[in-house]
Amino acid sequence: MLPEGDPTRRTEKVRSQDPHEDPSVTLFREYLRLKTVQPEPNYDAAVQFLERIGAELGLGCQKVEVCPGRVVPILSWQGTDPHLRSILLNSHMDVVPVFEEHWSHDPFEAFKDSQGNIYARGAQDMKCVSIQYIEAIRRLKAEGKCFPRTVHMTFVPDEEIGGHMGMELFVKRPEFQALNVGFALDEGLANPTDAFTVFYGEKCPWWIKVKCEGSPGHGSRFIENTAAEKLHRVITSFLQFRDSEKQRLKCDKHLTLGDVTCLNMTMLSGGVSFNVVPSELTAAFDIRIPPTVDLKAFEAQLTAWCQAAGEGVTYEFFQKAMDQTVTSTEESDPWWKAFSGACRDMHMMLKCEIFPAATDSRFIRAAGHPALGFSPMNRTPVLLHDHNEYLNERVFLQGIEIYTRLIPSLASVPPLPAEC
Ligand SMILES: CSCC[C@H](NC(C)=O)C(=O)O
Ligand SMILES: [Zn+2]
Ligand SMILES: [Zn+2]
Repeated sequence: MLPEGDPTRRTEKVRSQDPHEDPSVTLFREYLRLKTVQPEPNYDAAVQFLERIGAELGLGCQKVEVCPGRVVPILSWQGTDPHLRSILLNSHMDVVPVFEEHWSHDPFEAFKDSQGNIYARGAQDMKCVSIQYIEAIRRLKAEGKCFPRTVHMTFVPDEEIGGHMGMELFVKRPEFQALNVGFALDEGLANPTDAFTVFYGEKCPWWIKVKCEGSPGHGSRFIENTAAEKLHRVITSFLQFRDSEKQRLKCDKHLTLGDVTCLNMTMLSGGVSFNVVPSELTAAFDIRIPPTVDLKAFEAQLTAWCQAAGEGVTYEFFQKAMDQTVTSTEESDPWWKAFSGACRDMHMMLKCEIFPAATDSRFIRAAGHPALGFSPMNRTPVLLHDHNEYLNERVFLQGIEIYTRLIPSLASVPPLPAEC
């Protein structure tokens, strides 16, 4: 029996499942079976699991309750120069709900087929990354390695519902300040080609409801100035803009979804009866704006479209991200140099993009820390939030190898001028 704290020691429960399976894969499948599924995630199970691993690896372990029932476990590997800024490896514990009838296997069984594809909710988004961080650190520790900078792994709740009771609160806590973060990694997306996608920024999500007020009356008459006529104008302006952005993306092969403004009408409401012309109708829009767009000018455009639709057309924000910080991908940047240099040494092809949706990286960047979104899954279809989400075990294991090179490189970035 190996002693407690020895990084090669694994619990009996994990080891006994399949003697032919790589133990890292077995651990991944164990984590996938924990039902941290929204809207009622079993975070206790995940926190216990992560604490157990922290103890196995001899890592420092703390828990920060950011609000009732929302705990962030932090596993820390102290560097040889703990005064230097640290490396933050972040992942979220929760996963999105499933439509079980559309799955070929139970999404919480982590079934592995004959080709090594592991089917489970969270296989790509993003329990793979959590275990890859852990297993890379396990291997580095087992080899007796240590690095100047401290490495922290944080496992946050509620990313899938916007992070408002997770990372958004956590970055404001003194415990987060005490981590003294220099650089962070968080989630990215799979890439179906040989390349790996790296996200250096995100679009700003704007969620707005446009309310159109108009004259009511009997449904059999030509009422003047109706809410529906105004809503029609609003929808036409918004969707014409949508179409132009869609065309711009289609016509320029250098552009990705992260480079254009995406807009969708996602909800419609109003009306009480077939024969009553309503005095109010509402449309909700999900708008995602790239960091290169002037937000003030864009809002002025929205206002103009609403004004042009007629009297009594107003809008209200339900989400309005304003931080357009991007992380440097210049060779002169020490963090990017360390990240891209390690990737180059592994002959990895990188594609740098703007993330088309919103992740917890936006809170990390807004708090002033450089962050890259990176989930090391190439030759893999993008299946996050989809039915039959899976990850191949060889791709999963390759991701551990990648982190075993990335972590040393990042945790060995020489002291920056501000740190001397
Ligand atoms: C704006 S809070 C919601 C966050 C969610 N994130 C993802 C990755 O789907 C989204 O972009 O809709
Ligand atoms: Zn995610
Ligand atoms: Zn997600």
